Amino acid sequence: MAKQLVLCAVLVAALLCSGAHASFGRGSFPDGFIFGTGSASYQYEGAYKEGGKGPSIWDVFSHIPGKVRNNDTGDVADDFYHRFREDVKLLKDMNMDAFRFSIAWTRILPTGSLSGGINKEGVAFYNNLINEVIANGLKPFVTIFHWDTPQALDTEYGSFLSENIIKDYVDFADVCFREFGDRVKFWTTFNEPWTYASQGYGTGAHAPGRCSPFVSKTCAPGDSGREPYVVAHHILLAHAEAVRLYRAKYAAAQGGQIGLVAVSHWFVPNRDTAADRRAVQRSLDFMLGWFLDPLVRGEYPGTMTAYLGERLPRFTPAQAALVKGSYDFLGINYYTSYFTSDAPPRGAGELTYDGDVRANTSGYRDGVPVGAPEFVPIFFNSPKGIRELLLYTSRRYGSPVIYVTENGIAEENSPRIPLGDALKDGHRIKFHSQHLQFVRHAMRDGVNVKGYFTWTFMDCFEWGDGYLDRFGLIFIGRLNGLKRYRKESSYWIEKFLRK
Ligand SMILES: N=C(Cc1ccccc1)N[C@@H]1O[C@H](CO[C@@H]2OC[C@@H](O)[C@H](O)[C@H]2O)[C@@H](O)[C@H](O)[C@H]1O
Repeated sequence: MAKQLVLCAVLVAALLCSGAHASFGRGSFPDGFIFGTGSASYQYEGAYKEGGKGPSIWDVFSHIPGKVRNNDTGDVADDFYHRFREDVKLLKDMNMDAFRFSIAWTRILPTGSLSGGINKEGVAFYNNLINEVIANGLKPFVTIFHWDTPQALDTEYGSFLSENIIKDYVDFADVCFREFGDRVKFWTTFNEPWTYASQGYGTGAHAPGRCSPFVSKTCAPGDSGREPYVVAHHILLAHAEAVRLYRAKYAAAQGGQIGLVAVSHWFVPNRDTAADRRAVQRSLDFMLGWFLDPLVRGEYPGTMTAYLGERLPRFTPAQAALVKGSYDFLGINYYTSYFTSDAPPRGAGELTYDGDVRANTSGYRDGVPVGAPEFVPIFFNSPKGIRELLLYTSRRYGSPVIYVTENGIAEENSPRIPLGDALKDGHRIKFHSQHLQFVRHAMRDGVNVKGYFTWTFMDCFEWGDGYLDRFGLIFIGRLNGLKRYRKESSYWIEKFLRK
């Protein structure tokens, strides 16, 4: 009898942990909690030269041989530009509350500047998309900038390396607020400035592909120890000026909210030593605090200012006052956790953003992974990490309203995998269910989470990985006309979200 009771308890526990139990669903979250899924212009739209659109740095970068796996590009991507009506219907079928998408700067301002003219076809495309989203009962959740910087601005003055970008970005945001703000009530200014600055100017793995010559000979010559900080500083100033504009000119009439999307991993000390705990704090400061400390406190983290000296730009008192409080909510993107250990500083001649953190990260400790290894080799499936990150963010930054704006897992895109097998994504069902359970746990701990967006809606262009990774709830048949197929997870989430 006792054995049977134990067995029963174990089975119930396993079921609850798997998240597969029927009772866990929308009703497990407060009324009004927003469930959605996300996308981004360069990764989805295609039509890279259509509708009056000007070139972005990703249009140029992806065409440089060797920059993207398989030399894939976003020229066509998922052809969302032409198929968005069909695609929005899929969102409705999945019972989604919201759809997160970004606006291609060069569809609106083809030369990047207002002086180059507003492209009416681009405005019309996003008006049609927003209207289709709303007509299908969903909320548009709009990212103004998701890495596709106008090439013309990069050519003219180095784009985000110059403070000139602030005016051009704010002019772009002004057009967006004016043209779309009557229907868009959730705005985020920038997606993951950490990724844009560190990968675009530190490692050079992302557009515009700049780095120090000692980092890589294939980068555009830059300075991995200085340029990431200059770019991030200009992003923060552009963000704050756009928020000031929105609040002064639009918020009262339109009633929307505005924030910024930050990405962070969760970091666990490799050894329980003061040195490794300090390395964890530096890792969080250099990845998340780089942006949230200025937004919440009006200054960069002390671990950054103390170490970087004149390499880190400083806010004037007026700029600090402008940046501080420049958000109504925070978007948090989470993918993975790492074990983290102390590392010595790099020599004077080999300074990089990555080296400045003085931390070694690994998915393994003594051969044991921090979470189940995923198809994407740099990601480890650690659902408890999302709760830890949300608790940390809430406690350090004064219990802000948080939306989990990206969270997801990928499988391989390969012609060797039969379509039927490719649609069986039980790993994605388990991933999202378990992460949602830990989001709910964080909420019960007092974290003010108001929504959760899966990454991603449909398999899409995955930056340096090209089309190798499939993160979508919807499968894209890249070998048969980009046909859309619902994966099992799309049926799971439809049921999970049923009211
Ligand atoms: N990928 C990131 C941030 C990042 C970048 C490099 C290394 C680690 C983490 N952020 C979000 O992840 C999503 C998944 O990103 C993939 O992550 C694994 C990489 O190997 C792959 O190249 C990237 O596209 C992107 O599609 C979104 O546009 C972006 O907002």
